[in-house]
Amino acid sequence: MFSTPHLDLPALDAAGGEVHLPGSKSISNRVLLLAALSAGTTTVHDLLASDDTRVMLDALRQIGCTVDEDGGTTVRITGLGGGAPRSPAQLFMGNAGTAMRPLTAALSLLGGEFELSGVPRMHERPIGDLVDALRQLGCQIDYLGNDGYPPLRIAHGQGVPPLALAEPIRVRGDVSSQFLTALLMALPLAARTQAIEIEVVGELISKPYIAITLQLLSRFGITVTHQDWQRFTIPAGSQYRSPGEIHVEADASSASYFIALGAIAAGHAGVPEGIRIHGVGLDSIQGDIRFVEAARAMGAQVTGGANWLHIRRGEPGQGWPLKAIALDCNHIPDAAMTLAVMALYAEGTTTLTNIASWRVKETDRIAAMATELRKLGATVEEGADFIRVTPPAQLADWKAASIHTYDDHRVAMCFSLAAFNPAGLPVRIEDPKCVAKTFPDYFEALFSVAHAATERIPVICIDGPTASGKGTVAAAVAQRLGYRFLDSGAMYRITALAALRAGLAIDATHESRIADMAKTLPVHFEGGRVLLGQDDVTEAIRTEEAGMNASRVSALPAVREALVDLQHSFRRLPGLVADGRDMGTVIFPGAPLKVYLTASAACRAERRYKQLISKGFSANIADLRADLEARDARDSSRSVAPLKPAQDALVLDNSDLTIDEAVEKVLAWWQERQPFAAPVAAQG
Ligand SMILES: Nc1ncnc2c1ncn2[C@@H]1O[C@H](COP(=O)(O)OP(=O)(O)OP(=O)(O)O)[C@@H](O)[C@H]1O
Ligand SMILES: Nc1ccn([C@@H]2O[C@H](COP(=O)(O)O)[C@@H](O)[C@H]2O)c(=O)n1
Repeated sequence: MFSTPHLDLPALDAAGGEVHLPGSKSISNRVLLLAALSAGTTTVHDLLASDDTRVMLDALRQIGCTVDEDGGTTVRITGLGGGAPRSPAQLFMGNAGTAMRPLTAALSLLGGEFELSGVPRMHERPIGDLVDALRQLGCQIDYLGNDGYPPLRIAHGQGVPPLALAEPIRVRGDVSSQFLTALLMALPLAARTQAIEIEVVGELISKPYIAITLQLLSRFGITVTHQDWQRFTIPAGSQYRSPGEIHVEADASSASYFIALGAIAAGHAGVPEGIRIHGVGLDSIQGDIRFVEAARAMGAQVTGGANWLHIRRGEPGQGWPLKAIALDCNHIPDAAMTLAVMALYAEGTTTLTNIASWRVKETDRIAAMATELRKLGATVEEGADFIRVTPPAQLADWKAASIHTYDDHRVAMCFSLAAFNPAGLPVRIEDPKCVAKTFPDYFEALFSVAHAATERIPVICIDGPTASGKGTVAAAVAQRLGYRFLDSGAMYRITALAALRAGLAIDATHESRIADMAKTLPVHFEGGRVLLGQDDVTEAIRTEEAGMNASRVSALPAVREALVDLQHSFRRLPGLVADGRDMGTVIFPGAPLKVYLTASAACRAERRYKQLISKGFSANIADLRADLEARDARDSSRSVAPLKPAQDALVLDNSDLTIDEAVEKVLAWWQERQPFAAPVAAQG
């Protein structure tokens, strides 16, 4: 997951390949609660690992369920099975509506004292209609903040009060379908001896989510019938029964980003045509699978099976550019946000209606989408329950935008698609970690299939003499930007080590054999460790002797040539920070930022001394200084790629700077080169 303050996406121009999507959030949290209400143990496979499922799992543990996690996507829940939950308990629900609403209803019918709260935005998301329905039944629920909103307290410390079940329980269905889902999952607990009726007041929105609820209830032994989605009957004798094992489908809403990607991105040589999605397909029980119909209407070519989809962009004039649509999106409220971004690639104006529920989601999504689409240059009209998007009229009208994401995972994910803009502009996604709510590795998945022209993938080069702090500063800059990191010196250190282990002296007579070896080095970088074949050489290549050997091997022109492709292969999305001696002069001469990092020899010798001592090596400052000056002299005087600042490099003498100051300086130089305004503090 990218936990950087922002993630800059270079202009993307093509895509192709396969993605495996994480489990559906809606199904995951429903299954967890149903397993918790059942007797026995349920093994849940392919569970979504995200913020929203985390709060649900934590809450279930707190109320007394046994939750065994395998560290992957399988979780075993041993449910309460009619027993009383552990109480009192204070439950934190984050911003997970799929946890807050159903748990409020279920805990009300289980008995006990509970306080349920969440993040500030959760306290702005309505729950009054559900609480009204539960109070109608006789439940004692108090608001702890504003009436109608969390946080709230369920005050059933003396047990569940007698419930008024004779009359149908009335609940509004036109604000959020989660209220009805919550009642449907909780009321079987009270339907042992009598049937219970629920009557929906107002037009039920998001019926597909109710369909998921009914499907999952039936997997746990409860068959709910309904009349025209307005009146629901939970039969007498209802009792939750664990299915033993259950698999969670991949998330159809998450699929929408990759369906859209397939619809807007051209193919490119060397990768399979189109995007293939695994884990969810045309037989999905999730309503958002109908996003496929909308994407097809806009021009996407979609084929699929039970649990897979394949999407291709239409031919020019036949699906590409996309066609503008007018669509009632009541059936796909979450995935419809993706349509608003697809509209940027359509001819004409796209109108999405019946989306009032967007206003009470993670953020006011209609306002958020309108604001951010306008930043890109689109013309947007918004109303209480609709949005109308007209793309920028011509190339010059597109703008490089820094997208504010409002702590809303879907805003972040759907706006990543704006990086395919025809103007070739980068897009900044602020607070990219908000995708953790449903798809923590979304950007990794995107980068695994998206393509950018090599020259568009940014590279920051940090060259300089020995022990100037290049590696330290480069690694920190890479981390702050979410970029990859190339320690090119390690390549020479490994080559020298491999040569010596093969019995080859490091000199011109062995140049071509060492170069051949360098071309096929079995080197792997794994979580900070460096492996040469099966051998962990992380420590072995870090000694002063290894540095000196690297300096010798690096003076051999054929060896340098042999390592070029390997170094170039690090230039991958979303960007690269490379440290070495010739990053800016030879390997990435077109890099948009080149820094020559230096410090006085005395200062560098002292730093290296402290570095070695802290690792338990014995060292002597005078010897170290002599060695590093000898190394610098050899590196600067060799015939090929000598150490020197690139002509367009910015020189930074960090003798009197802290590491943080040096990092900030490089980041400031980088920011100056970006088309986005400097980041501002996050807003609501
Ligand atoms: N202001 C500073 N900037 C960077 N590094 C510093 C600074 N102050 C102290 N150091 C320390 O200097 C030591 C050498 O840094 P580093 O290994 O990053 O240098 P390098 O230039 O990559 O060296 P080499 O050329 O051997 O790869 C590290 O222990 C680092 O923490
Ligand atoms: N781009 C580079 C990087 C390194 N070298 C040589 O390798 C030696 C070790 O490098 P460290 O950065 O790990 O200390 C270095 O002294 C150089 O001789 C290089 O030539 N080009």
